Amino acid sequence: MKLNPLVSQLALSDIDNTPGVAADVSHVNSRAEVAGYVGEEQLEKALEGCDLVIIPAGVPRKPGMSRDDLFNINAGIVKGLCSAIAKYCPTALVNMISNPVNSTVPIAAELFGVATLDVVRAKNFYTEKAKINVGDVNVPVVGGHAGITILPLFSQATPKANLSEGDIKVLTKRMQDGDTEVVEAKAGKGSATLSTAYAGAIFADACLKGLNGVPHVVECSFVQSTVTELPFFASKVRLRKNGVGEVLGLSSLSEYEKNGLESLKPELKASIHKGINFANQS
Ligand SMILES: NC(=O)C1=CN([C@@H]2O[C@H](COP(=O)(O)OP(=O)(O)OC[C@H]3O[C@@H](n4cnc5c(N)ncnc54)[C@H](O)[C@@H]3O)[C@@H](O)[C@H]2O)C=CC1
Ligand SMILES: O=C([O-])CC(=O)C(=O)O
Repeated sequence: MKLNPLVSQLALSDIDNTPGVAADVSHVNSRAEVAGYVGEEQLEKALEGCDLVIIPAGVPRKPGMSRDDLFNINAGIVKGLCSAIAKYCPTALVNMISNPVNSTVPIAAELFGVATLDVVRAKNFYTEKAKINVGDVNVPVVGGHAGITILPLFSQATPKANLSEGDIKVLTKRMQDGDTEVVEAKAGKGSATLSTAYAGAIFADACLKGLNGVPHVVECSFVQSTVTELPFFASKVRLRKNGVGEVLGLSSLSEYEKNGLESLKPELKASIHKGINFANQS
């Protein structure tokens, strides 16, 4: 199995210095050949024979920017890399980290948008509030990966905690703004890196398990979808040997979540079409 992330050196060096995360990464690395991206002429060598490609290439946000502001630069980078993947390892699974995920995934369609960081944040905020052990917690996060398109389904969180409607509204807002909290705290030095690397490793590991035939591997991801009327949507996805085995539905939503779902659709639709239009016109 060859895993060949086009990895940002920053993310990797951050991980190496963080004992809590190092375990996850060495787990991935033990089955992986990791190559930094060094230029167009190296792509063939880097990609040939890959089963899984992780794309974190591109610019991150600075304070005052939205993820969508990254589109003009990152869309071209992502499109070039996806064309190379189609050429050199057309059957590889592709994990798209580069933002805006809501638009970069639709550029090439059959990708996994990595929205695991939203799940990591939801688990942490829920754990803090409910005072339970994070290891046991699961919270599905659906929709997309930007602002109000991020919809945590706290009504489906396990184990169940007795959170008030007020608590859930506060946690949901914190989830939707968690990214900007980090961008502002880093004051011009980029966006979340450590937690992204952690989330990226969790998702890559799940893909590898799926590729290796491990049953019942389920993670949330932003993928091509028929769960709603939108052509792309983040929801639980069952990972199998060929990638997406099954895109799972939303189950029952609370009234608050139903409203959140309807509110996110116009923004998500516009982001998706931005990616599709870019792919079609250039
Ligand atoms: N999906 C998610 O949950 C998250 C996504 N991100 C996104 O990940 C991306 C990377 O963020 P950071 O690692 O913090 O940025 P960074 O600036 O630290 O690293 C970006 C890397 O991309 C490489 N790169 C730049 N242009 C390239 C090109 N044309 N081809 C190939 N590689 C190229 C650079 O050499 C650098 O190694 C950003 O778009 C950011 O918004 C960041 C956090 C979370
Ligand atoms: O917000 C950003 O620019 C980076 C990101 O995707 C996140 O932290 O969830």
